[in-house]
Formats: sequence, C-alpha cells, structure tokens
Amino acid sequence: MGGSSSKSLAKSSCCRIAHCQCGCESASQRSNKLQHRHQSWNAKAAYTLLGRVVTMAALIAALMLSTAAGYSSPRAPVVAGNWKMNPSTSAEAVALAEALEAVDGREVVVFPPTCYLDAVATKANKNVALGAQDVCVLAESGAYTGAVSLPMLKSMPRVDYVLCGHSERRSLFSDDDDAIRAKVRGALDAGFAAMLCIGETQQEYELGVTDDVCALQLAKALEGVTAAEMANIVVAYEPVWAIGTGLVCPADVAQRVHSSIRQRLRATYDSSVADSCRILYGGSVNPSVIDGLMRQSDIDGVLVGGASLDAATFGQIASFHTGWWRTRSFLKKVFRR
Ligand SMILES: O=C(CO)COP(=O)(O)O
Repeated sequence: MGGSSSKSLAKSSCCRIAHCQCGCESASQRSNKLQHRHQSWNAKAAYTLLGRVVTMAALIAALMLSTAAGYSSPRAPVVAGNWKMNPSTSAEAVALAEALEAVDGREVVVFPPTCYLDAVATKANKNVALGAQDVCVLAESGAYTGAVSLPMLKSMPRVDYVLCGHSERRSLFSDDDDAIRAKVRGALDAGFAAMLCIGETQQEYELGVTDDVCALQLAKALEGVTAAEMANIVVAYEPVWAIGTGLVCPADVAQRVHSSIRQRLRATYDSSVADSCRILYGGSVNPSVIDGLMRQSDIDGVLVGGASLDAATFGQIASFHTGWWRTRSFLKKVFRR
C-alpha cells in the first residue's frame, strides 16, 4: 500500500520536471500536445472559414453571371406576334389561338388579321393580349369600303393594342407620317395602346442615317402626344431590311439604336417617359437570337412576324431567359415601399 502511494507520489512530482527521463508525460510534452491541438483547431477553423468564403464568392459570381446572362432592362418585357395576312383560314387562326401559351412574367400580345379577332378572342389564353394590325381613322362609320374603324375595334372583346406605322403599311398602303400620326392619336383617344413601328430601309442603314430616320419617324408620329399619354405607347424598332429576310440586326447594333431612340424620348419628354417607355425590336426574330437580343439593356421585347405563326416557336421566343429579372423587380418593389 505504502509502496504504491510513494510510486504515484514520485510520478506526480517527477512529471513536473521539464526533461524527466522516467517515461512519464512531462510538462513540456503536455504543453506541446496542447499547442498541437490548438494549432489543428486553428487550421480546422481556417479551413471552415475559407470554405464559407469560397462558397459565398461562388454564389455571388453565379448570381452576377446569371443576371448578366438574362433580361437586363428594368421595364416589363413584351413579346408580340404580328400574324400579318396569315393564316389562310379561320380554322387555322383558331387552332393557332388555342395553342398560344401565356408565359409568366412577360406580356404576350398577338395581332391577328381583324377578321379573326373575334374568334381569337374567344379561343386564346386569357393572359394573351390582342391587338389590331391597322385601323381606319377617317370616320367612325360610313362609305369606306374595306375599312375597320376605332369604334368597331372597340366593340370587339379583348383588343388592347393597335399597330401603327408598320413598314408594310408605309410602303404597300401609302401610310405616310400624317396618316400614322392620326392613327396613333385615334388609338389613344379611343383608349387603346398604340404600338408604333419605326425603322430605316437598307439604303438608309448603309448610309448610316438610321438614328436620324428613326428620330424623324418618332417625332412625326408622336406629335401632340403628351407625356402622360406616353404610358400607352410602345415603340417597335423594325429595320426594314431585317423584316422577313432572315437577317437579324446584330444585338449590339439594335441596342445602340434603341438607346438612341430612348435619348430622343428623353429630349422630347423627360427621363421618366424615356425610362419607362418600352422599345421592342422586330425583324426576323427567332428562338436562336432571342436571348442575345433580350440581354440588351434597352431592348424591352420583340415584335415577331413569321415565327409567330407557329405556336411552339413563338412560345420558345416568349420563354426567353430572364435571369434574375423577376427577383430584382420584386426586390425593387419591396424596397421602394
Ligand atoms: O414585321 C415584322 C413584325 O411586325 C417582322 O417580321 P419577321 O419576323 O417575319 O421578319
């Protein structure tokens, strides 16, 4: 008994000796062990922190990349389809209307021939807006063979828009600046939104006068339109050389023209009109070019011709990549409150 207690005493006292040779754990060994444990804890904490920083950085980078890759305009996007003089039968128009899909987070509008408007209004998804391709503003009714007046359009269900100034109306039906201005005025007075098309010919494009041509067409068509009325104007930049040719205006060129149109609106009205007016691009739009166009900060949508006659293709165009646009708009709304 006494022997074992003296042994343990010897051990406990000897362990306090820094360089003890007895095989027991010396104070310095214990301190080394503690230091080692401390170091490995520090390394673990550093790794965890590093891991968190890397994950955060990756998330931020993904967020930024995703934002950059998606729709970047601050305005609500519009995807419009101008059916022109198509399809050939009412049955086909109804089938096309039935196949149209509304896509969440963007305004989808179609412009069928006027004679199909009623049938399309009955069959199309309720979230797809409708517009008329043209209107006669010479009178409300009377001896104007072949014409359709504003009150007639007004009596149709679900018609919100009137297309004004399309280049085919300008070139094939002799709609001049005065006629276009009168249609814009009539549409606004009747409570429609006007989708105003402007754009240069191939020759004007080659001469480098695109901005001047667009500015002139814009000024003439909007003469007398007030800043408040501009809320019901959508501008569509449609370079004539890109319509129905398969030649799409390069996205950066279209962006430059859109930005110049917006500058004109800023100079004519004010920043609030310029910043809220939606400017669409039209001319051979197809699913392979839509994302590139919609990434441009001044392109707020597209006006599609040929590709809008196939509901699946039009649906693909309407489903363009929005990136974080909706999240950003939601956050903006929340923080503005
Ligand atoms: O004119 C257009 C839309 O109004 C564009 O037509 P495309 O898309 O067929 O070129």
